[in-house]
Amino acid sequence: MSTTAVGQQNQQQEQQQSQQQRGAENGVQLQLVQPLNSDNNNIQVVCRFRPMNDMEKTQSEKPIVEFGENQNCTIKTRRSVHNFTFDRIFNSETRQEDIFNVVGKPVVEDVCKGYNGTIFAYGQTGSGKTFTMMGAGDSILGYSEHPEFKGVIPRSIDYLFRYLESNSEIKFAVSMCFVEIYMERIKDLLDPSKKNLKIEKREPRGIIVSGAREERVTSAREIYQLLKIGASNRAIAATKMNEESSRSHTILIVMVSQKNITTSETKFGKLILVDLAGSEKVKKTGASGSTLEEAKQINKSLSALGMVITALTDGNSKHVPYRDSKLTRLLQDSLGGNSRTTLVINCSFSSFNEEETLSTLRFGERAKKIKNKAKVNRELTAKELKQMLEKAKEEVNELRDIITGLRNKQIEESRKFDEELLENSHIKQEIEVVTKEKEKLKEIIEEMNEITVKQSTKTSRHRSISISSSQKLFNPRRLSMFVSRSATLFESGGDSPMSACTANDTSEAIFDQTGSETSSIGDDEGTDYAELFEKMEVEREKTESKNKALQSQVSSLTADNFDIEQKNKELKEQVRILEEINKEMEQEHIRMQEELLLKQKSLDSLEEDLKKSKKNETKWKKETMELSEVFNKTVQSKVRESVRNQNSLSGNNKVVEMLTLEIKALTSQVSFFDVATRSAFREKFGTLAYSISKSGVVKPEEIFPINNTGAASPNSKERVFTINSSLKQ
Ligand SMILES: Nc1ncnc2c1ncn2[C@@H]1O[C@H](COP(=O)(O)OP(=O)(O)OP(=O)(O)O)[C@@H](O)[C@H]1O
Repeated sequence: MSTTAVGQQNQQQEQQQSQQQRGAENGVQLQLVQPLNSDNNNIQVVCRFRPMNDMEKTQSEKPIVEFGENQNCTIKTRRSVHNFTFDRIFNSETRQEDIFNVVGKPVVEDVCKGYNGTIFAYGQTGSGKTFTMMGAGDSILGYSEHPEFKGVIPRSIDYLFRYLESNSEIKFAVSMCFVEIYMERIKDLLDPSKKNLKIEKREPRGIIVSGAREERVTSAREIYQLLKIGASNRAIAATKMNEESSRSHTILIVMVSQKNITTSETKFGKLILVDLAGSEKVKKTGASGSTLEEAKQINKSLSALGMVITALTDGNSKHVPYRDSKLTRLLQDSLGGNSRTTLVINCSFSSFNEEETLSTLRFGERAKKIKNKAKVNRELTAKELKQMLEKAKEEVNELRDIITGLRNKQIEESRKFDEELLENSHIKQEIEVVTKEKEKLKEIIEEMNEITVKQSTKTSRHRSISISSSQKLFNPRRLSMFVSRSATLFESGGDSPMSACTANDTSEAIFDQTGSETSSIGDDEGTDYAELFEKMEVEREKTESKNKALQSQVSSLTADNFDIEQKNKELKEQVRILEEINKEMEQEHIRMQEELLLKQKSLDSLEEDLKKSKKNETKWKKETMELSEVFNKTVQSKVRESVRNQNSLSGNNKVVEMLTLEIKALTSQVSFFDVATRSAFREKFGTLAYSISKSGVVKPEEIFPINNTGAASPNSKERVFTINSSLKQ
């Protein structure tokens, strides 16, 4: 912003007026000046075109913008045509006042209702951001004082105080911080020794500049004085494009705390007003040396702003890179957070800047899609806190019951589990016993099998032998031979028919063999092997089926065990989570109790104050009454005196004037009283004023300019009557 003298301002005013005229001549209509819809949670984007500057005019540059009817415009560059629509589009003739009415007013009103509000201006260097935000003013002041050229910031400040003061129901406190982001460092413009401040999130205020000087202010004028101090600490440089280019992002933060005296509701609103540094093409601006370095840093933070907007609007990004620059971190609440935000994009009208204008308009188009989540920053009342505490207590109790239930369930389950384990161990023992029995049986079976195999071999051999022997023996011819030989041998003194047979015939040997084998079988006579074998088979099958049943029992028990263990684990986890929740709730409970205690304390102290003021009130009332008694007597005696002197009251201007002066003096004495006492006082003396007014010399309003006197009330009328009659006496 140039160091303007009033002369320059007048020149600009003239320029603006002639442009307005030309605009009208060209048929360019002023855009609607309806305030923006503040209930909309989308970021509101308005676009403002500045008139062509001297350089653009001397280079015979042409306008590239055509305005449509529905807040849209067409940009016709040398190569292409582009259409854009915004919430509002302002042409170069739009007045500063209209911009404020559309942009500033609704945001300021929102802040007074307890919302956070942000207005920030974006655009290429020299496009009119400072003109829009601060106005065309004195760079020594930092803002414009000229009524015509005042920007959004001074107008918002004026309006804020007007708005707050108009509401007698609220008590408010306003404070402000004024910082700039220069070369990625936050500098306190109210205390330039603080050059690298940090950004923090601290509830209920949200994002704040930690350590920045915060000044309490009670009027717009005080803010202006601080802005003046801040302006003298700002970083500004001349570039080819702008005589006084802002080389930093300037941020004014105004905080408004308010309390409704009727409802005790406490609210907090934060107004952030940002004049961004301009994006620039270093070639065009002719930046070099430190200005070039500044330009790089400016472009870097603006591209971080662009990245944040992309992340917020492309629908794919999970992460929004707010922390990539100081600017985006500071504007975190304003972009996609708890804020009602309006972006003003400033553009040039001329073909000289067509690329930059297109890029600015595209930036605005993307920002339009950002959705914020604005809410009223309200502090809870003691009553609400109490209710919340009660609710939290109930929840804690419910959770406690659940935990106790779960614990009991867990105890029950683990008892069951132990029982089952015990049962399992019995079964295991049984299984062991059965397994041992099985082993034994196996051994027996094997032994028996061996014997059976042996026996069956023998049996089969014996059978074959006996079959062949019997075949031999029972052959009638051989049998008769055998019998006769035996008899002969026996008769000749032989040993036996058997030996005779052995000696003479192979059949004897066979017979012997058969006989001995038969006798060896005869040793085991009485044993029924088949039966034994069958029994064993039955026994084995029984054991096997018992075994199988046991095994299936074991496997089902093992599965059950697993389930129980699993269940037990889950239960333990549930109990752990619930215990954690319980802990958190208990902590919350403690925190709320502490908060409640604090509230209670402040309520107690308020009550104490109230008691004191009531005491004082009674005292004052008494004093007032006494005073009024004395006063009444004096006045009455004076009036009587004048009546006695047979002067008509209406004719005695001097007496009335004197009385009036006395009443005024008394009224001013009681001006520090509270409302009730004052009105009691007025009612009392209003009567008198009424009677004086009857004289036609002085009107009651002149005596009691704030009130209509008590004359209108029946009470007062009665008293007037009394006084009048007492005067007549
Ligand atoms: N709408 C407008 N009507 C008349 N003059 C304007 C308008 N907008 C800007 N100007 C003038 O244009 C010049 C540059 O404007 P300004 O300093 O506001 O730009 P800027 O965007 O803040 O630039 P930078 O980013 O370099 O700080 C100033 O002299 C200003 O008075």
